[in-house]
Amino acid sequence: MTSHTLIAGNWKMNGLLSSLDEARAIAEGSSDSVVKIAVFPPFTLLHAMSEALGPDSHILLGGQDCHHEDNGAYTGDVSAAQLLDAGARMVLLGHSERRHGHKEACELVALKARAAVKAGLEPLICVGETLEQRKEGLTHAVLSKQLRDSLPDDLIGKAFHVSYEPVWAIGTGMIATDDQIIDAFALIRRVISERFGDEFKPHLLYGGSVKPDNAAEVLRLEGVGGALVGGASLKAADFLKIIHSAPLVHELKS
Ligand SMILES: O=C(CO)COP(=O)(O)O
Repeated sequence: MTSHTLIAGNWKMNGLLSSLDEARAIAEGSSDSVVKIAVFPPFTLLHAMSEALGPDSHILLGGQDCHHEDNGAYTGDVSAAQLLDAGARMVLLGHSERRHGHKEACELVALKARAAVKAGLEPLICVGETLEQRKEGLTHAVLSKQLRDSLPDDLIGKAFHVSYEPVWAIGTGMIATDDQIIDAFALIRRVISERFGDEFKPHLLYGGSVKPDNAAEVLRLEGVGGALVGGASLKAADFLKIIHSAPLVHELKS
C-alpha cells in the first residue's frame, strides 16, 4: 500500500506579511507536484496566507499549536476552531520547542489532539528524545512514553500524522543517521499499530536539519513518509528543492 509523501514546513516564529511572497512562490513552484505539501506559518499569517493562496490551493495550511478548550478566558491562546476559521486544515502539536520551552506535558498534548480532531483539524504530533536521553540509552523509552501519553483514543479512525524530531537534530545541522531514523521509525510504527491496530498507518515524518542537500537521502529510507522542515522551509527556493527531491509516494510498512 502506498501513500503520497508529505513535505511540511514549520515557519516557527518567523515571517511577516512580506513573507507571503515566499508562500506564493512555494505554491507556484509546486503546482505540478503530487507530493502533499503543508505550511505551518505563525498564527498572525495564517488567514492572510490562506487568502493569498486562494481556496483551491494544493498547499495545506496548519497552526503551530492550539489550546485544548473550545473557547474561554485563555489570554494569548488560540483554539482549534479559530485555526480552522483562519484557513488551517492541520495543527502541529507537541513540538519539542513547546514540550521543553513551555514545559508541555504529554497529557496536555493529548488534550490538544482531542480538541483538534473534534474541530476537524488533522494533528501532526511531534515526538523526540534529547541528546542526554539518547546518550543514556533512553530513546525507546522516551518515544514510547510520548506516543502512549500524547495520542488520545480520539484519534482512532481519524487522519493524523506523527513526526520524529530528535531534539538534538533541530536547528543544529546535525541530522540523525539513517540507522537512528530507521530504528526510531520501527519503534514508532510498532507502538502505533499496537495502540491503533495494524490497519491504521498514519504518515510518519522525519524532522531535524532537513536541507535541500540531504532531503533525498532521508526521504528514501524505509517507512519515512515525509519531512517536517524548519529553517529550510522559509525560503521558497530551498523548500521547493526539498519538495522536488521527495519520492511522490512511499510504501506504508506495517
Ligand atoms: O523543528 C523542526 C521542524 O519542526 C526542524 O527544524 P530545522 O529543520 O530548522 O532543524
